Amino acid sequence: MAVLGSGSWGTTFAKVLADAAPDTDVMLWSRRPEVAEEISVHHRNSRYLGDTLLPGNVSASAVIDAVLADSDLVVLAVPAQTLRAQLPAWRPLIPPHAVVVSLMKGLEVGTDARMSEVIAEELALPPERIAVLSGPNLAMEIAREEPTASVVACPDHDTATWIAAACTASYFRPYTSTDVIGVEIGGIVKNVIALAVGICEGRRMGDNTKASVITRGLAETTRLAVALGGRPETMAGLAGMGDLIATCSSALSRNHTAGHLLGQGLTLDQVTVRMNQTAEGIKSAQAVLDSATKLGVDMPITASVVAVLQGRLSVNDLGPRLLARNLKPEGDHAP
Ligand SMILES: NC(=O)c1ccc[n+]([C@@H]2O[C@H](COP(=O)([O-])OP(=O)(O)OC[C@H]3O[C@@H](n4cnc5c(N)ncnc54)[C@H](O)[C@@H]3O)[C@@H](O)[C@H]2O)c1
Ligand SMILES: O=P(O)(O)OC[C@H](O)CO
Repeated sequence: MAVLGSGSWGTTFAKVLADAAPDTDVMLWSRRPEVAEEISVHHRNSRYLGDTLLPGNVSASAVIDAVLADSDLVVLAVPAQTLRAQLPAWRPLIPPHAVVVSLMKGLEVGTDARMSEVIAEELALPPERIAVLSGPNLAMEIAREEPTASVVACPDHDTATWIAAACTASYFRPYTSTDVIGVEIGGIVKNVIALAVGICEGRRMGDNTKASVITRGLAETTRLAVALGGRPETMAGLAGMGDLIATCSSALSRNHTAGHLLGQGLTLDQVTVRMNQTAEGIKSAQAVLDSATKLGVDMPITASVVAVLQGRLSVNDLGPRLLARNLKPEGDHAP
């Protein structure tokens, strides 16, 4: 099994795969040789996972050919905006039978493409060989082996079931789904909503505000997912509501943290300097809004976050702007 990207989630997921199948070799690809060396020699990735000890069947290399050779499962865990540029070099090295799984929670800026779509376009794989995994999956908690559930989605149910079996560990329980669109959109938009919640907390607003933004955030996420062809029930599950709750509640979330810093008055440049890990919502917010605009879907929280990120809206005006909108029935599911 190959995991490309040895940041916090790629490394943690390699541990999950290795714990699920102790007799199987799991190889990580690292951009930086020193990270690969630390993983292979010391069984640690200290920059991302502190003193977490990785299983003995996890190793790493900065040489992509060695990592992809003979792999049955190829897991992708690099920042979403960097994926497309890397796939052409990987394409000829991916074994013809291998299944590719995306762990990424971003939408491509400029194309509004989901990561499974980028993979299909650049690797020319059929849908039954592309899957996504998403859910309330804060890497550090999983690295500490705290019980966690997730969702593996693939149009082919048998493939989803095979991947789920491959990543079932004593502390990690994947469910299966065929709703790739819903599972991906849940993971992408919750990052934008977590930015909004973080901003409110940074402005010292309390739990009523937080619950209101989370709940209405789920409503606008569901509108977009359904307009794109996803299923509303997916949004009520782990990849929708579950991930939204985890990300909007946790101090471990990079998106939540970035929002908090913006709410405290830091500029986006200052926040970017402080973040040493990927907060996908910062870039994906614009792509989410572009996608919604094309489909005629109203996403007021996302639009407000984009306005804050672009410096067109002050964090003080975000709440008043959302509350000044026209009144409507709560269950109004019109786009
Ligand atoms: N960390 C989590 O808790 C978590 C959980 C679920 C999903 N995700 C998603 O997984 C994806 C990866 O996130 P992460 O948390 O592992 O990020 P990270 O910031 O911890 O690590 C990113 C990794 O990608 C590498 N990288 C950065 N720029 C690159 C480039 N241009 N080319 C190649 N590699 C590059 C980095 O060196 C690093 O190894 C994101 O889409 C994120 O939303 C993260
Ligand atoms: O740290 P974040 O904000 O990227 O969130 C991590 C995971 O996606 C939570 O499920």
